Amino acid sequence: MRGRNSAPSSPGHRLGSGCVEKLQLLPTLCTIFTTCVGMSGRRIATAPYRTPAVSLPCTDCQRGGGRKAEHSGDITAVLCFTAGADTVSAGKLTAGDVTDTGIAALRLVTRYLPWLPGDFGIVEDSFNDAEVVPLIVGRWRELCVTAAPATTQRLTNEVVSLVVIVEEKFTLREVLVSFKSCLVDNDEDVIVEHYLNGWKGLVRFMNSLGTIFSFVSKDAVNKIQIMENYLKGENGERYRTLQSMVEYELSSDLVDVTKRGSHPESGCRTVLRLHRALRWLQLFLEKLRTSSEDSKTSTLCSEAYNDSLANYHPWIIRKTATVAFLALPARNMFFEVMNVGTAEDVVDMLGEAMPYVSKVYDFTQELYSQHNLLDLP
Ligand SMILES: CCCCCCCCCCCCC/C=C/[C@@H](O)[C@H](COP(=O)(O)O)NC(=O)CCCCCCCCCCCCCCC
Repeated sequence: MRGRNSAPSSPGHRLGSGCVEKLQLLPTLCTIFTTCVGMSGRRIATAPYRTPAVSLPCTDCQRGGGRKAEHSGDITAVLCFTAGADTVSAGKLTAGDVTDTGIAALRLVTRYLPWLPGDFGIVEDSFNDAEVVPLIVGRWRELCVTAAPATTQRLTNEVVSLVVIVEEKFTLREVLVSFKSCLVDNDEDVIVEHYLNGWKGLVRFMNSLGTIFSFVSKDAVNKIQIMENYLKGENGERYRTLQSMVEYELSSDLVDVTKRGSHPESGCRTVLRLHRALRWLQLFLEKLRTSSEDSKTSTLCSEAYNDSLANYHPWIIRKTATVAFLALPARNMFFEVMNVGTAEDVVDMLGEAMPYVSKVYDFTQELYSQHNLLDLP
């Protein structure tokens, strides 16, 4: 992380669900425009109100600034730089520019939105032809700042509009259903980017259960990162789907097949680890779905683990995992954290989402089996 902000997280500032905040900042003129559009009707920023400048609709939600607003966690902030005389074209942008943008964004956020809960900092800068994405992410309640398309932005001293969208509280439904978007070509292939998004959501959910699972989330995040680096790399197109990744890595001799050697972090072996964990998830969710009110989540989790992932883990990891499971909240509390609704709603949601998770699992299993990749070291 580049910048950090330890904004105090006061419960009094917890944000209502579905609340939409728009904050317009004109730094050069020292004018601040704020508009709060909240379902809760609660004003959460204190800057003077003025009609907001036009911001580009997000292609995903139509609710705010940049093209690639990521709606993870509770909060999405979209930083838009409106067009100015010195509009910088995407071609001229450098990583440094992007970083500066991100830092500027962070400063604005820290200054004007001190109520944002959590620690956050700039963790990722990237851009392609169309957009700059300085991403500011916090823990659990995430803050993503996405710039408007580069062709319409100036990076310094211009009108900056910051649109903060307070998302509905994180819900596991979206995460699980996101596995649906992985599947393409009549369920005959899986898009890696969407697959990773599903995992990111799961990790976020796990993090909300407490730091006891941080050893698990660190490993998962590390593997997600490895795959994201491939996607961003010069052969990124080869990693677009699982099928194309397998074909590419095998044909280019990029996979250590019998023991770890020159390619210890191939895409194939990295996805295999996540794939095995997906089996655990599948079993666990199915147990949760069919469990009775008095079932213990720790037992369900442990059983699912023993029937899947544990077979690939050494003794010390198995023991650590088993102890960590004991810290899982009781079933009703666990359902609450999922934020899906009543217990019946959770069961319905699982019934709806599970087939997608299963399809992704089955496809990957078949693909790996065809290429003898199920035992990659
Ligand atoms: C809800 C509780 C979450 C409990 C998580 C259960 C899974 C327990 C897995 C324990 C993994 C321990 C960490 C270390 C793993 C690595 O040694 C091992 C091998 O990697 P290597 O070959 O590179 O060395 N890595 C792995 O097997 C990959 C593990 C990835 C685990 C991802 C788990 C994400 C869990 C998401 C939870 C979401 C729960 C949603 C339920 C409603």
